[in-house]
Amino acid sequence: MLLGCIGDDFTGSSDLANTLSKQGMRVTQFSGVPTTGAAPSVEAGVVALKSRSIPAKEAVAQSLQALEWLKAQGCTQFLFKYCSTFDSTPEGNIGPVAEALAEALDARKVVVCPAFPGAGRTIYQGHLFVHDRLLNESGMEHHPLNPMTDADIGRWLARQTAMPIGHVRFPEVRSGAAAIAEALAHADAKGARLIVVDALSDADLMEIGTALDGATLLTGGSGIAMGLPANFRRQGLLSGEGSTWQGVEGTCVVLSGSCSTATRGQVGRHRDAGLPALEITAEDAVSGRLDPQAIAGWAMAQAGRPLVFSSADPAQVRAAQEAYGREKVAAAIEHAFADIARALVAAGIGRLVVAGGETSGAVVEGLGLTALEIGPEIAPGAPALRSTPPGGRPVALALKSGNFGGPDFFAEADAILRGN
Ligand SMILES: Nc1ncnc2c1ncn2[C@@H]1O[C@H](COP(=O)(O)OP(=O)(O)O)[C@@H](O)[C@H]1O
Ligand SMILES: O=C(O)[C@@H](O)C(=O)COP(=O)(O)O
Repeated sequence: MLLGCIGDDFTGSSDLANTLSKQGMRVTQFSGVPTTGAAPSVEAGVVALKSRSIPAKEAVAQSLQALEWLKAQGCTQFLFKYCSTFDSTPEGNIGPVAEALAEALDARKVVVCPAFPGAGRTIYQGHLFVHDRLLNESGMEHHPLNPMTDADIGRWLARQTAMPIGHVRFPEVRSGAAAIAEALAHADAKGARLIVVDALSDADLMEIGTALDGATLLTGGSGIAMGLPANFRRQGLLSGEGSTWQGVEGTCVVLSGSCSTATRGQVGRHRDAGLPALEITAEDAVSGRLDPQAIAGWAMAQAGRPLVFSSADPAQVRAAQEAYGREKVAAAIEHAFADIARALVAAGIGRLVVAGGETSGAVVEGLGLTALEIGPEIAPGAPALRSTPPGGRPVALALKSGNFGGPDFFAEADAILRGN
């Protein structure tokens, strides 16, 4: 294994795996830190953690454990993947994890670059934009777990870590790899350890990638990985073999625990089309009144592509959090989706589309999936996946980040997961 990646959630990890796979690396996504070694054919390994919204100390411990495993697989370069909307709270976990990895690897000039231009996330003057809005006006200020109320990445990061923070500005980035390398060295000489780097386009990210050839540690969204496979290819280290992913026939069910704007649009499109849909309310989940077996039974009996969703608008989410507490509602709903997914797999489901990063993490962990094979791209940042639950049949999956995908994502995912 050449490149060792640590993802702070499951959809984000599949987004990264997709980027690396599209750039020609053989990638496997692991759920949690594996207990055995990786296959020798794996060129990039993505260890998907569910560490985005847990206490910072635990996120650091899990990330360091993942780092040790990746080091043992022979990796020479390490990437910490977080959300392109920099999802975190003033306590963490991006700063504490980046700091701990930098210390463990004795890494300097650690780039911080959540840009993902393909999904509208760009960084200019150190500020993160989602399309034409600053992050804190993009809808992310209403996120159920990590409301993003500041678009200044360096300032947000400085709340999370005492490690000195620097900035490489857009004019240097646009001047290309050599200028970027020089600007990073300059920031390093001034004592910066974590360095926010502006980026507006994929071309910028390719140049940043070239500048990072040989860098021990980098951090960012999936975009920061775009230029890395070319570095390994130049050194003759890639096999050039493609993916062997295959689709799966059978029933397709969509589970949506994401309350993000794009997902709510997808849920709306599904319902407007008159397709079967069943809502789980926060109250149902917290009260323990839900019957996962019955919900799975309902889904299996539907024609079409049934949807089970808890996706709700910001006012409903706020009301539920005020009534029961943020963590309690989130845990109850995630738990419910994991139980429903288990019942669906036991009933012989073929394809599962999951919307929401935390929700996807809960489902993948609930199903006991340890390694996911990366298939074709469904939408930017969302690849088809395939895995076999312990003792079960193969399942094709899509793990969709809340804000990814167009309005018809559920239908598009269903078709691609079938192998069409
Ligand atoms: N109706 C709801 N009320 C409150 N919280 C909810 C509701 N539905 C889902 N949640 C919680 O909101 C969080 C959404 O996060 P996530 O699944 O990562 O979605 P996204 O990818 O959009 O961020 C989850 O923890 C989920 O359990
Ligand atoms: O970088 C991104 O935007 C995604 O890869 C990602 O991490 C999404 O997280 P969720 O929105 O919580 O699914």
